[in-house]
Amino acid sequence: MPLIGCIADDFTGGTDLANNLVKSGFRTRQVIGVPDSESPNEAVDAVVVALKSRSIPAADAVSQSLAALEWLRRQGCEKFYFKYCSTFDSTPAGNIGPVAEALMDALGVDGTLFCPAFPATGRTVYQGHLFVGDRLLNDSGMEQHPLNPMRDADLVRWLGRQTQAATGLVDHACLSRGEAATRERIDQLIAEGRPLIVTDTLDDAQLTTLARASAHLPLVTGGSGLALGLGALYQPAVADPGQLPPVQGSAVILAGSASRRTREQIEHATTRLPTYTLDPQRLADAFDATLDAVMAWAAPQLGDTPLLIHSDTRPEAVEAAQAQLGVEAAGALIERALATLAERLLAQGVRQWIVAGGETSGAIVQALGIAALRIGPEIAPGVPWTHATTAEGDIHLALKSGNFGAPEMFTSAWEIIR
Ligand SMILES: Nc1ncnc2c1ncn2[C@@H]1O[C@H](COP(=O)(O)OP(=O)(O)O)[C@@H](O)[C@H]1O
Ligand SMILES: O=C(O)[C@@H](O)C(=O)COP(=O)(O)O
Repeated sequence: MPLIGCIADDFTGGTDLANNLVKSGFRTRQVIGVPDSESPNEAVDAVVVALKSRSIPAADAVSQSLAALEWLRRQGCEKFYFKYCSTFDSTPAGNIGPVAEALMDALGVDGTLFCPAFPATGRTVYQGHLFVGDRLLNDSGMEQHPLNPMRDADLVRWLGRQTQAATGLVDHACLSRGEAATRERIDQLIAEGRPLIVTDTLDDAQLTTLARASAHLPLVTGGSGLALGLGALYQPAVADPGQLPPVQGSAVILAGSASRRTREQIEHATTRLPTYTLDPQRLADAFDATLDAVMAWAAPQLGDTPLLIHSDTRPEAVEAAQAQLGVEAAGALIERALATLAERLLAQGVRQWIVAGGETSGAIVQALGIAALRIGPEIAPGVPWTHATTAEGDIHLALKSGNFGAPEMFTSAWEIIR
């Protein structure tokens, strides 16, 4: 079995992928950013390098991803997996297409798959169109995403706008004919000069078909779902996430995600947990004073009952902040606010964390100075509890992708680690 090297374009995506790899039996190590040194000598089957490269300029995403690839090759990886969002978060400028093409060039491969599907969370692909539950992607709430509004569910067309090379599709009818027919179709598309192959997927069985049919490709790309198929392909020795080492300390939820599901989770938690809503306008006018006010509110309440601190992500609030500050600056301001609060809360003894949103998680994990994550028990498909070490001590941390988890997750997740 080859050692699998994975590059995730955000940190929630990294834990999502690591979680599915562990579920599939792979002993998995997740590192944050490209490490300065080589991996410790421990027996693993898969390594995930989590980057924050989803919403940065395409050229930077390419160079970070190539650096991750080189590091993974030095660790002995032979099969590679580029992980992006199951809702294909990107813009016409990238970064999914440019990064995939650069990885293909660096590996000298002539074709790869694009498989964002994750049926357990309702992400399926039919005739190249991405669905979230029963809605097309462009009608799922993702069309209002603050950084990468997804306004086209046709992935063949969307990916085609990001890349030089031609795109193709392995459709549902082909997949239903099984592994050999699917492999033949993949090879035929590559031979025809259509190396960027979007795949339909309706269920987990088709993820297995895809994993088997693409076993000969050194590089695959997708959401985390395909990792479930890789388990059936390689049948690794069983990895048991087991219980994480216990950690004592107070609990906080930090949410910068503007996703529809996170808004539902906030709504559910607001009536049950002490809650603070960050106003982007106030942050723009008086950043330090606003954070001081949040800390003055939080400090006396820290304890076993989690506190919820979240950005105001009602569509009208996002629109107003972006109109005042610009799209990138508004996002960066809120990320900086939550990251600074995380540092201050860590110093006050917070040791149990849920963070919602991929970009938000990137900012917070970097602020907490975390180098690696150990994957623990699953809260919901795509969301594991993890264990990490910071300069202040060990913590439990769940990085929650925007649209993952049940509406009551912010109040129910804690039972799993306590
Ligand atoms: N009110 C707001 N106005 C503008 N941007 C916001 C607002 N609230 C949050 N954001 C930004 O939106 C982005 C959300 O992305 P992310 O954290 O990946 O979560 P998700 O993808 O689930 O929405 C972050 O950059 C965050 O700082
Ligand atoms: O694949 C997924 O959906 C997630 O792993 C993911 O990347 C989600 O990103 P955010 O919604 O930005 O948290």
